[in-house]
Amino acid sequence: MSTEIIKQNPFQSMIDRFNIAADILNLDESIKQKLQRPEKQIVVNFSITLDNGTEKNFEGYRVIHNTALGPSKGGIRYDTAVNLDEVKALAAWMTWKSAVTGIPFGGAKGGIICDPRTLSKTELERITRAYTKALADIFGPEKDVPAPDMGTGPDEMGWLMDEFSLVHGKTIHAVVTGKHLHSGGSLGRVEATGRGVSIITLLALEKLKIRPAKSTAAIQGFGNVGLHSALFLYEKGVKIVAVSDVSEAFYNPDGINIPELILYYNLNNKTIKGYPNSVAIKHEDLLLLDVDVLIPAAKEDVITQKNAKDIRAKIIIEAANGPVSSDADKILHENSVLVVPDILANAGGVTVSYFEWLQNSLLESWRIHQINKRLEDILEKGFETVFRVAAKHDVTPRIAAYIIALKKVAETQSVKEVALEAPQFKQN
Ligand SMILES: NC(=O)C1=CN([C@@H]2O[C@H](COP(=O)(O)OP(=O)(O)OC[C@H]3O[C@@H](n4cnc5c(N)ncnc54)[C@H](O)[C@@H]3O)[C@@H](O)[C@H]2O)C=CC1
Ligand SMILES: O=C(O)CCC(=O)C(=O)O
Repeated sequence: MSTEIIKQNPFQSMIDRFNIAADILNLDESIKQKLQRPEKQIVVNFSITLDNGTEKNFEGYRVIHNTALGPSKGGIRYDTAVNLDEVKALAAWMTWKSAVTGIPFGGAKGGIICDPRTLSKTELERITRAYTKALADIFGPEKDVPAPDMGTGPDEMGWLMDEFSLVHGKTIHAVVTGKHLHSGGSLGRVEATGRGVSIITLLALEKLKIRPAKSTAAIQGFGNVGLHSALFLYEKGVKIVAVSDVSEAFYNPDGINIPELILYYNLNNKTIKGYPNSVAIKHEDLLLLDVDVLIPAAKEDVITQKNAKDIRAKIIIEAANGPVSSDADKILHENSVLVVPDILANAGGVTVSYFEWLQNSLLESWRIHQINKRLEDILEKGFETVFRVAAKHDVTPRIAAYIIALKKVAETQSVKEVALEAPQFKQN
């Protein structure tokens, strides 16, 4: 019999945590059912002409999980592993993330099954425009507002904004966030998720009374989130001893010079492969290093029942969405590993996306220090609230974050439903 543990479904991980928090809140069964399921799941198929002249079909998704707190918000992922269950989980996490941080948005997520590394820029543009056209009735500044996620960035968001504007016959900046500045983007959005991760990491270190300048960290993933998390923590004196991307993982006990690594990455087609000043290690071993902070910043389910017992980090900051599966939660808790959950730890991105959406809607342009200060205030407040609720209910920070989010969304959803059911009186 195989001893291989089956990879946990990220949607199931979301539901497992949801159920624990819902039971503590004593949530009504009907509202529980409603909040577990997405409001809408859309599958689109479209084809584009590749650069070599052939036609290729692509499948894409957009899942709107919940809109009780506001227009749905969430990134679009380009990856070969994209599937509906993954997008459903990511969409629900967006709902809880906005609720925990007090951002007036609901949750959504999208994705296209493709490998962006093998597609040219013009092919990516055609894919993005075709996907946008197929979803032109779903997106909208007051309806559903996409943003970047794995495999996408300001280019894709700019094309989406342009295509949506073409369909609607006018320029509509606020339909998407994470755009280039010249397309109506906000200062600070590119680095916002990593900045948020660093703010949360420093707060977690403080909780365990570890001085940043005496601490060590390992970071999995060196894309938008991993790179900026590494840079900001390096600037605060944290010694980053290991980093990885999909091509390579490496270790340097004396600490990696992150600005130098970023220079190397930019000169080498956005990969860290072959960086000289360190020792190559196995990808999976990065997660098991004896460090103060482990920052998974790549993808879901990298810490599971299989390796959780071997984790030696004191703190895990979930920079990625869903890097720890629910079957690993108990093991980590029993081993006193402090896990700061994704729906708080990586909320810096959606927070500055909210600022971008506000600036677009108000035709304003904010200064960077104003943006960073507001971001810091929101995340500090989120962190304090999560840890206060965790202490009150004697639960992990993750379950505390779910309690806060579910309570807020359930209350708003219930009020809306009562209003819908109320008899309509005719006015004279
Ligand atoms: N971009 C954003 O603003 C936000 C992203 N996130 C989450 O953060 C995570 C990363 O997203 P981005 O940085 O935007 O994506 P990205 O596409 O910019 O970077 C992903 C990185 O992960 C690496 N990677 C992939 N598989 C790996 C593996 N097996 N081992 C090691 N590294 C691996 C890639 O090589 C790349 O360096 C995702 O879970 C995403 O949902 C969360 C909040 C906001
Ligand atoms: O910036 C946003 O609106 C959403 C970013 C995102 O997809 C996420 O937080 O997972």
